[in-house]
Amino acid sequence: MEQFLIDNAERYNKLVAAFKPSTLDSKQKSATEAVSPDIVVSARVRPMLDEEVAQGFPIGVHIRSGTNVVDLHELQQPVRGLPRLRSSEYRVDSLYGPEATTSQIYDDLVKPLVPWAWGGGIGTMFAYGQTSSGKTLTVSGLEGHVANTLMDGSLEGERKISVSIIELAGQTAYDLLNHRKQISILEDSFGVTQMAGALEPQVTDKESLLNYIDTAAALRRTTPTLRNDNSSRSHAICRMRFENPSLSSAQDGLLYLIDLAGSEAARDKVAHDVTRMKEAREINSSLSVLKDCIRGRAVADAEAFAGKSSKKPVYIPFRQSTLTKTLKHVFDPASSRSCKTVVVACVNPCLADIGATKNTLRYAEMLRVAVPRAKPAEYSPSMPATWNNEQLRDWIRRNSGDPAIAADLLAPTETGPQLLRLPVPEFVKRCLKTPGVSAEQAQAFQTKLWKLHVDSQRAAVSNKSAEVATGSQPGPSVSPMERLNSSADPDQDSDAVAAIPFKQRIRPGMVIAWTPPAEYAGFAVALGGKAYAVVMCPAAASGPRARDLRGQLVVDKLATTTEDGNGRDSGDDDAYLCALVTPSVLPGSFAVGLWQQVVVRVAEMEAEVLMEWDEASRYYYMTV
Ligand SMILES: Nc1ncnc2c1ncn2[C@@H]1O[C@H](COP(=O)(O)OP(=O)(O)OP(=O)(O)O)[C@@H](O)[C@H]1O
Repeated sequence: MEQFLIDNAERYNKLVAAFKPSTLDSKQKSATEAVSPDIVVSARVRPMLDEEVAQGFPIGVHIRSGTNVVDLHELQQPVRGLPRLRSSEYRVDSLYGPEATTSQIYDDLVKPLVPWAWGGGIGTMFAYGQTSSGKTLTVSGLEGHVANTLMDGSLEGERKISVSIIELAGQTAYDLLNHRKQISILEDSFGVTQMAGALEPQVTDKESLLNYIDTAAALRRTTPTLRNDNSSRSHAICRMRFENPSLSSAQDGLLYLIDLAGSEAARDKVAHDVTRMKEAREINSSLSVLKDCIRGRAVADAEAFAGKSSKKPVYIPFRQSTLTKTLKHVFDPASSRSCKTVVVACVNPCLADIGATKNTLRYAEMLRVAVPRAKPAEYSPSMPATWNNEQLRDWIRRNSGDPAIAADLLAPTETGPQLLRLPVPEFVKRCLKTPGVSAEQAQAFQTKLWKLHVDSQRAAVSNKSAEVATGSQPGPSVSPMERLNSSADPDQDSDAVAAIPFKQRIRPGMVIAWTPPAEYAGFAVALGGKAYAVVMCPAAASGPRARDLRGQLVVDKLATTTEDGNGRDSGDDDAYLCALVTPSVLPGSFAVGLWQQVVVRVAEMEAEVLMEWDEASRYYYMTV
């Protein structure tokens, strides 16, 4: 076959030069539909290698200039007559030819993922393609650019950066930062996937980050194939984790750069022994599950984006391969993490490999998911998923507490669905731009928006949305029972109460923010230096047997309080027995530790914090 291609190269090139693409066909029409905004599928066609040119193979992959369409031309030998051209076309979201640089691809596709992950989202880049198509070259170049951006001081705020790099070969995982030590991919009791046993060093400068990346690349398992002497026969996952120290209740941002194992070119298979054939089968099967997962998540996101709530949840088979199990929170729609994904399909342009190239581009096309052409959802004041930018801003102005959060700063252009997808740290960061807004208020407001969204989705499922949608105010008015689910002052509606400083109206059930003194620092989980506690009773009323969580008698503590001579307005009246309120499993949720009691002096109290009980999740959430 290869000889046939070389012998007919001249005729092939003439036929390609005479090729005229058909005018607007069905594929082009479908391409005019909006595709999922959170996944970009691109293709990079590498140059012909010297040996491919030297052997006389023609180029089989042709980019249609000024479009994102690529034409593949195969040469076929009919039973009678001269060889004929068989052409097929593929469309992606962005296309890079042999002259494109990795730096250009980085700027267009991967650079936007960095601030996204830095802000608390999940950014993932996959390089996919057949053996020797340029995946490793692309990913290693992109890793270098990411290291630059992370360390050049252009990203706002402080983050602790940790890196882990692992390799997946078949069902087995190895730590590339620890001499290929075998590790386990496990789901913990909260359903979170852990790379158990993998090292995750913290990095503070570009050089050490690049050193880790180089160490891992050198350890990557390599076995020669006919196509590429350094062919990678495993998936390599580089994960960078960004922890925001000033918002420790928020989930960490994650950036994944994934160099997938090469999907085998058919003509290599002749040289395979049984082990290599098994390896190739495993790789192809994990790539197939990966495709189903990427597509599944894109379908789920596209439906959510279009304001469609599907009755049948999209099935995403992430447990079917170690690769997708490792990336569970990228695919699991139940994880509620905001994800952006970029796929770079790497393409070998040589006519001899056109069969595998066709598979690569077909795979890429299948990852493109059109947003369903649903009628624009009808506006409902109780359904954030139906709000346009103006309606969203209006809601922010009326519901964000005191001081009101500046809608222009929080949602300059976003619609309701877009703001819902914003990672929590980014949401909070935008809120804090309004003078006088505290981190608690911002966090509570984010929770309020999400709670409204979740409630509206539940109501939609049980066909109750129509009743709610008729009012002009967001949601029904608060019933006396609902009022009991909130820690707010029972007289909260009276203007007189709002005017009284919280320290002068302390009562059992009030939740306060306080900076724990050294003696409690080990027990109270402080968020940005502050902890929360719910007031139970004046410490003096707790009786002679009450002890705090350190085992100290409260009466003894009160005696020390009065004697401290710190110039505070000390005395029995200014200390309260409180129970700790600590962050819990679900993002933004809190639990009350009734047995974790602390004595909090009024002088240490900083603010009243409003909390609400959510029956469905059985946790408390901050509110405004
Ligand atoms: N854009 C490019 N420009 C120049 N050379 C390239 C380009 N992309 C790839 N190459 C060359 O092609 C060869 C194969 O590239 P690479 O090792 O990155 O492929 P791969 O897809 O990772 O292969 P495998 O899956 O077998 O590991 C290398 O010699 C590389 O230098």
